[in-house]
Amino acid sequence: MSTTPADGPVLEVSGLSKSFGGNHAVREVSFALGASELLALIGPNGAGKTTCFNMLNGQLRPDRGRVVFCGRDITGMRPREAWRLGLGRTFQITATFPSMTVIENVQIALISHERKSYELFSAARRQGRAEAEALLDRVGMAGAADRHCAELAYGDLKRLELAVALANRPRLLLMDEPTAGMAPAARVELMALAARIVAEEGVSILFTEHDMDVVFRHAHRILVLNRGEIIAEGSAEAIRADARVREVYLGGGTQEPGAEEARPHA
Ligand SMILES: Nc1ncnc2c1ncn2[C@@H]1O[C@H](COP(=O)(O)OP(=O)(O)OP(=O)(O)O)[C@@H](O)[C@H]1O
Repeated sequence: MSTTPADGPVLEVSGLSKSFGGNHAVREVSFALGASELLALIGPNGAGKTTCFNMLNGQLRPDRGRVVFCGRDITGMRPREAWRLGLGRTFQITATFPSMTVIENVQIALISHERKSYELFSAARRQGRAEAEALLDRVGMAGAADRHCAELAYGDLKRLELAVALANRPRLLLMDEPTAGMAPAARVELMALAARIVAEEGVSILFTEHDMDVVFRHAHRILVLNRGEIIAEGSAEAIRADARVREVYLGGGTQEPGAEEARPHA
């Protein structure tokens, strides 16, 4: 795990802005994320969540603004370099090697973290086994170590993906709609696991999510984006009660976000 200056925020974002032609996808977004914090970034379709994530991990260069990670300015740094510093990301579509076993996927990630060559994989296979097993145990997948990824249920693939991301000893993990495509019970389970990892391993997580039950149940704090701007920030209670948030989600209705009708996505 990379080091953070004592007591400093893990992530500090200031004035982040991005336009596509005349479309202001993200405008003057500023926020900070502390150590061991589980922060949700929510907002309706097209609010700018993905654009924001893409600027945080270097996939997109901001027009303006700064991204400081563990005290270091990483604005415009390439994703691979940010990843090396401990800023990991998981995507909506799982990215594992289907022809390999569960444990081989984690071993590959460990080898990559240690900057060993893939050609050394067969030699490293034995060496990294114990560490990979420990990571699989962490995500409740120890019993599936030697199964092929192609055989796994979707929820198990998401757990494996988390183990792969943790192999890089991230300080911060960006999770892009981690529970998309999962059944409601599996969603809650996956985010409960993420919350445990945050609490027990000091990893911070910033996630986007359309399922308000998941957000309200697990996020320590919530940021609400609308049309590229942060319109509210606070606890689940504060966000539920926020008039602007209700207006955005419900067009001025009185129902709070989190009710079935409030979900911007089906
Ligand atoms: N590469 C791009 N080129 C042009 N416009 C883009 C591009 N990426 C995003 N946009 C636009 O920027 C705005 C923000 O999009 P973004 O994907 O960041 O929103 P989002 O909150 O992630 O939405 P969703 O919840 O649907 O994934 C939208 O109006 C979108 O059409």
